[in-house]
Amino acid sequence: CEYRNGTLQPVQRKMCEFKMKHPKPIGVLTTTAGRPVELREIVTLNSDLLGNEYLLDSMMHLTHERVPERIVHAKGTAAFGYFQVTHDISKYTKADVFNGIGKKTPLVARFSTADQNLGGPDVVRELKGMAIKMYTKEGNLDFLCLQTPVYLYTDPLYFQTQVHSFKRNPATNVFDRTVTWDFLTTRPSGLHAFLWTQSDFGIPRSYRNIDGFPIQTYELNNRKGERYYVRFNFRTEQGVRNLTEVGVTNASQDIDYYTRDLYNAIASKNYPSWRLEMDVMTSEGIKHLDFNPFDVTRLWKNGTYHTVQIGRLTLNKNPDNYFKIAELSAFNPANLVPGIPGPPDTLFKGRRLFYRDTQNYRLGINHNKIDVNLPMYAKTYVRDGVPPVNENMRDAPNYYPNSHSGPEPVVDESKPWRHLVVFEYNTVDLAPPAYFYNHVLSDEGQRQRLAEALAAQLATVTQPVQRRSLKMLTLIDKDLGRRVRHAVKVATANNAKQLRHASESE
Ligand code: HEM
Repeated sequence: CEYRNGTLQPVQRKMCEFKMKHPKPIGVLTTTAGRPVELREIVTLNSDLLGNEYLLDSMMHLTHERVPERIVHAKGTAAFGYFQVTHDISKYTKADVFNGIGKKTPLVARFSTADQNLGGPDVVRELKGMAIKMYTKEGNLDFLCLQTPVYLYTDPLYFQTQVHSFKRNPATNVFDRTVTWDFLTTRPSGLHAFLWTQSDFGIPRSYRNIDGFPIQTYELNNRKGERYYVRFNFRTEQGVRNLTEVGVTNASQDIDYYTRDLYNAIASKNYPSWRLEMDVMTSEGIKHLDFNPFDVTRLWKNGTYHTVQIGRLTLNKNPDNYFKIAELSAFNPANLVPGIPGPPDTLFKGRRLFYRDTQNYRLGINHNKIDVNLPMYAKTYVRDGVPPVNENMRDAPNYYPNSHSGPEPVVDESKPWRHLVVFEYNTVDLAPPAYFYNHVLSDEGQRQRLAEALAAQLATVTQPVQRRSLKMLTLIDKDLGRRVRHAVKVATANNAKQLRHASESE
């Protein structure tokens, strides 16, 4: 194999590596039922096709190779690693995974773009996902993070509309920004998160260079039954870095830019890592705020919380099979552990329902029995269904309660008996996006690039939607409105010039 000359990236060496590990063929070729394949079966010309078991077996498997792609976050890549506790947070949560300095927990992570289909390009200005599944002693703990610390709306019903309006137009199968902006301006709570994605933060240098935010406010319980409310943040130790204009042009030549980067980094032992911290409020503290701390469309105000370090996440192993790990993984924010009952708001209640539902459709009712999703320990009364069923609990009782030694529930006396009920509202506050524009974006270059990115979209939408969008951006901030209005004029003139060129050259 030739790669030793140093010209191939790790991601390009896989076939050589296999050959080096196995200089001779790894065994006899068989059908899926295990029968050896005879040499004459590998050619079908001038033969009895239907009598060729190898042809039927391999072709009929190919035509069934795909499971449905994810409705969102379809294009992604995965890696294994571990989480290690660095600080004692037993004051806040009794969760075993976060207690005991030095404790290591294995995990799988999946990074994704949000709106692209399977096989779509990595370098697109949009949300990026960073989903983490920790295999803890108390069950799987999944964190589904985005690179933005805010989300688009608080009502789970809007998810259906948002997904449709951000993805392809059903008539043309082309992304249609009239639809996106029509939704954004009629449900403007989404504008804050949208500004994040249309700014430099929307095109990171790599998946290694993003922070990961589960965004939602989680309840935590300690051993005394006390409640705390926290926002978790995975902070990249590679630094938050975004692509410059030249970087974008170069990177977008490679459809798998982020996927390749992550694979190459891990294969070269340049292991990426993230610090996990949490912003904390007490159950008393949240009563005295002048904003809703469960509202995912806004950041917590400075001075209302304190930040606590938890540990460090490191990714140190590439999967040896993409489909088995990245495609078959099922991350669900409802996968929580004792001591982390999770977010109490309506958005989370919706998420509890719909991840499970889509994964039942995508992977089947036994998706938690697929290797990558298998918890360290599970004993249940559920049985059967579309495979895998694994041991299917063998001869254990399949009904509960029973007097025949089936698994029993635990008693947790420290579980709080009080529940917080979050009353929510539909009003929209434009102060958070204004704060983003004026304070999170730290220089004029960033503000101008945001304006140009928004204008590139708005130059392609219908006039009424464009007018409403410019009005809304001006309401957020006059300077933002002015800049985008000007950039739309420039972009529209450029688009018209290009159209003229195209028709002249026909
Ligand atoms: C704070 C808000 C949210 C965050 C941080 C978030 C994050 C994510 C991430 C990272 C993924 C990709 C998971 C993977 O790699 O497999 C994902 C997928 C998905 N999300 Fe969300 N999401 C949010 C809100 C919602 C809401 C409100 C809904 C619906 C009510 C929803 C439904 C879905 C669905 C259906 C998938 C596809 C899951 C699959 O096919 O396995 N998400 N989300």
